[in-house]
Amino acid sequence: MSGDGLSGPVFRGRRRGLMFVLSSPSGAGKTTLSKRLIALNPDVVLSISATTRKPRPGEVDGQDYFFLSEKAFKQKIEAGEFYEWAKVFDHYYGTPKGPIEEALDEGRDVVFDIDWQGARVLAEAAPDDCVRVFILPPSLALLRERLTKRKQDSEEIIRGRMQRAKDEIEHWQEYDYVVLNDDFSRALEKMSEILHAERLKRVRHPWLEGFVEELMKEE
Ligand SMILES: Nc1nc2c(ncn2[C@@H]2O[C@H](COP(=O)(O)OP(=O)(O)O)[C@@H](O)[C@H]2O)c(=O)[nH]1
Ligand SMILES: Nc1ncnc2c1ncn2[C@@H]1O[C@H](COP(=O)(O)OP(=O)(O)O)[C@@H](O)[C@H]1O
Repeated sequence: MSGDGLSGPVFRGRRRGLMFVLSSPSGAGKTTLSKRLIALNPDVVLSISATTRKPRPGEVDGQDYFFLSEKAFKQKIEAGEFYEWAKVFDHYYGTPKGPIEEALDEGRDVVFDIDWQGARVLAEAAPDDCVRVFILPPSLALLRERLTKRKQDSEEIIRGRMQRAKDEIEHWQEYDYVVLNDDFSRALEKMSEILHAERLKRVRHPWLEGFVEELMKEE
């Protein structure tokens, strides 16, 4: 994609793709928000993680996750195929490298729906490219209600997710932005605002250096 907002009639330069990293306790709404954000911005790519957890009803392999056996997952760790990986809720989750490097090289933005451990690794590996957003639920009672209403997990699994919610929330200060997902449309609007403002940051427009150099030679 080219330099949105910073492009003009004189020069239109390419910008770097950004890594839009979303974390939240399970059930706060990051999957729904990231899917809607991408529907509104078709040039944005979603990073599809690999996992050893079982697919939920309606989840599609290669679309929601790459569902792998533990053996296959460990082979990919050994082969260095993940940007980062972590154990969450007793299952392995990892971010495959290939498609992301391709997208970023093309200047496309990538959305990651990963936990605080993965967010930390990505931010350390690519501090200039990473934008971290933490999504908070309005209350833990509403978080539980959302997990129950989603009708995807057993009571036991919901209990485990609620137990881990505070561990995830404890990391909220490591994030650049915090979005409270109370009213869904408002939260989505805030996510779009963050994305669009971040796209305009000077560091994402390396072409500006040459442009300003030329500009200064005028007259
Ligand atoms: N580190 C890391 N975490 C991931 C990855 N994919 C998913 N997760 C996290 O694993 C947790 C569980 O995901 P999931 O089982 O789909 O449940 P969800 O919380 O309802 O989305 C969530 O906190 C996700 O953000 C990944 O590739 N890396
Ligand atoms: N602002 C909101 N108000 C009410 N329900 C919501 C809101 N945002 C998401 N949900 C619902 O809560 C449930 C959990 O959302 P989901 O995106 O699966 O969360 P996560 O990916 O963080 O686990 C889903 O059924 C979703 O439709």
